[in-house]
Amino acid sequence: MTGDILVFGRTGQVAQELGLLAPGAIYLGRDKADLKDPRGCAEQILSIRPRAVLNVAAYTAVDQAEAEEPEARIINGEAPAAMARAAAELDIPFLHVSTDYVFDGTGGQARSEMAATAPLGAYGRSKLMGEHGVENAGGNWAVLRTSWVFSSFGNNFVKTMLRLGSAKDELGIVGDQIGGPTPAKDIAAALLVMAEQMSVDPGKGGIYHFAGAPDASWAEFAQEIFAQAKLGCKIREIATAEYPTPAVRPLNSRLDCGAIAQRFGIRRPDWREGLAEVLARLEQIR
Ligand SMILES: NC(=O)C1=CN([C@@H]2O[C@H](COP(=O)(O)OP(=O)(O)OC[C@H]3O[C@@H](n4cnc5c(N)ncnc54)[C@H](OP(=O)(O)O)[C@@H]3O)[C@@H](O)[C@H]2O)C=CC1
Ligand SMILES: Cc1cn([C@H]2C[C@H](O)[C@@H](COP(=O)(O)OP(=O)(O)O[C@H]3O[C@@H](C)C(=O)[C@@H](O)[C@H]3O)O2)c(=O)[nH]c1=O
Ligand SMILES: [Mg+2]
Repeated sequence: MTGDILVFGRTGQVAQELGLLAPGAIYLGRDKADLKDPRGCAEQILSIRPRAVLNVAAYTAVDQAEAEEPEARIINGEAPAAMARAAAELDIPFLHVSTDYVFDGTGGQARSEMAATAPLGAYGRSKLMGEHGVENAGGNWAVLRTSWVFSSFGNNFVKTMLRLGSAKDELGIVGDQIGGPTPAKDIAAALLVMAEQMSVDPGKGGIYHFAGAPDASWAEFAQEIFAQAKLGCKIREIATAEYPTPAVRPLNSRLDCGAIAQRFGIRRPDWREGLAEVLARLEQIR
């Protein structure tokens, strides 16, 4: 795609991966576009008049959201809705990122984009509000639902495991929550491909699922992190009930990623390869 892409987010995991893949895009951090001010975000779009808008900024502190739901709803709900309306006004593609936490995680099958949503916590509710706001804005929009994002940037499960795994001999990790760990780099790449195709064919938008493969439990994810990082820390597989947290998390986060493969030719990446890349990068900067 020629011309400027406008990205909301500069410091997050996906934003920083976008920065590496699309260094020519315009990145607005909190200083230039605070999502607590949805109208200000919309005004940025209307004054910059980019070719496409990607929103990868969000309130992502799952447990903290339980105590700050009103703030999470403005950032994850109202801001993307206002951005989507501005993009619709300019008739440009608007791409937004959402989460497996919009589902309640019952059952054992992978969910399609049409499956009923029923978030278990404040973060998931705020992200679902954002999905509805984007959809209701009309125009040329897409929502990419992903899960369990990791990278060498920011905070994520991989970095938590590296920190705890080198300090402890044993860790209890939940084995009954299953999902697709997803490298932030692959999300960034998917968004760029989608934006390009959507600007040529505006009929391609909608909600799409995208996660790394194979599906795994957090305990299996941790096992692979320790194996690749050569950490001797032992993993004790525990049940969700043994690891109480303020926010309830879905047990079954499996996402059926067939539609994005069919429509955009974007396939589930093997997260174990993405993990190797992330560990190599972290090794370099250490
Ligand atoms: N992380 C995950 O596991 C998953 C994430 N997602 C979704 O993917 C998207 C990208 O997530 P990820 O890259 O991991 O996010 P991060 O948690 O790494 O980063 C969040 C980003 O949002 C910014 N932000 C937060 N509040 C505001 C605000 N009020 N105004 C402006 N910017 C703000 C942060 O800025 P600052 O540095 O200034 O705080 C930061 O750049 C989000 O929509 C998220 O909901 C979906 C599934 C899983
Ligand atoms: C640190 C730790 C976590 N856990 C569990 C808690 C939880 O169920 C799981 C993952 O913990 P985290 O806090 O990293 O996960 P969490 O922040 O809930 O991750 C989620 O973030 C949001 C933004 C999303 O959109 C989701 O897709 C998902 O990635 O691991 C253990 O069992 N043992 C431990 O020592
Ligand atoms: Mg977290």
